[in-house]
Amino acid sequence: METVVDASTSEEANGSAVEKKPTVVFVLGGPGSGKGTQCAYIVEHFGFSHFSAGDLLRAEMNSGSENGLMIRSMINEGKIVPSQVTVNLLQQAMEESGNDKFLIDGFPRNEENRAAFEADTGIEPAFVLFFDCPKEEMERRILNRNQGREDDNIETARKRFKVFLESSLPVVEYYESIGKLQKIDAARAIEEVFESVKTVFASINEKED
Ligand SMILES: Nc1ncnc2c1ncn2[C@@H]1O[C@H](COP(=O)(O)OP(=O)(O)O)[C@@H](O)[C@H]1O
Ligand SMILES: O=c1ccn([C@@H]2O[C@H](COP(=O)(O)OP(=O)(O)O)[C@@H](O)[C@H]2O)c(=O)[nH]1
Ligand SMILES: [Mg+2]
Repeated sequence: METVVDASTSEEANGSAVEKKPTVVFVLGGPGSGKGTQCAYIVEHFGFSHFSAGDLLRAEMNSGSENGLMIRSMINEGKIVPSQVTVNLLQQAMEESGNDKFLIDGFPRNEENRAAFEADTGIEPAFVLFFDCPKEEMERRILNRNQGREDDNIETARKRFKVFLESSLPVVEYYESIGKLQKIDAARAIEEVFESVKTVFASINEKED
């Protein structure tokens, strides 16, 4: 018994039991800027697993969990759900995926989200994609989205834009200040936006090779 314990301890001490941290790319941008649309293309071309924080929260809300009602009221007011709830859902999704390359879409939405993810997972993003889009265009896209989302109405959309400007843009600016931001003009056709996205991922792959 003792020898088994000793063996595992020495394995950790010489580093062989230490796992490599996964690669995480945060995908940010205002509501309707095209995050989900572009992530689907990135998955096809670059082998990432895609987790939309909003989709995970909506699934949790519909699962009948004890947080369901709280999540629904936050989403319908365009407010940001407490970090611990979202970080737990993201961590669980990453663990269950079996992958080690993740696109995390629509998160972190504020400084508290950012700090909580880093503290709980120990992961910092490799880089951050930011889809830059004028408000009028985002509004048009949201009102035409037709996915039956309760928050895709003009009143909630305006609240979401306000939260984006006040709470999420500072996170974008933080990543810009540390040189991790990849800003993309999202006010173009889907295929044109993806051409720019591809360039970013291709240049990162080259650096890793
Ligand atoms: N470049 C684009 N041009 C026009 N419509 C777009 C573009 N990208 C996405 N859309 C559409 O706009 C809506 C919002 O896109 P989505 O990817 O869900 O954005 P987000 O996840 O940032 O809210 C969807 O109906 C989508 O089909
Ligand atoms: O990390 C997150 C992501 C989403 N949301 C909530 O979920 C809503 C919808 O987010 P989603 O990313 O799906 O919207 P999108 O930006 O794609 O329109 C937001 O307005 C917030 O209320 C949140 O609280 N924390
Ligand atoms: Mg989305």
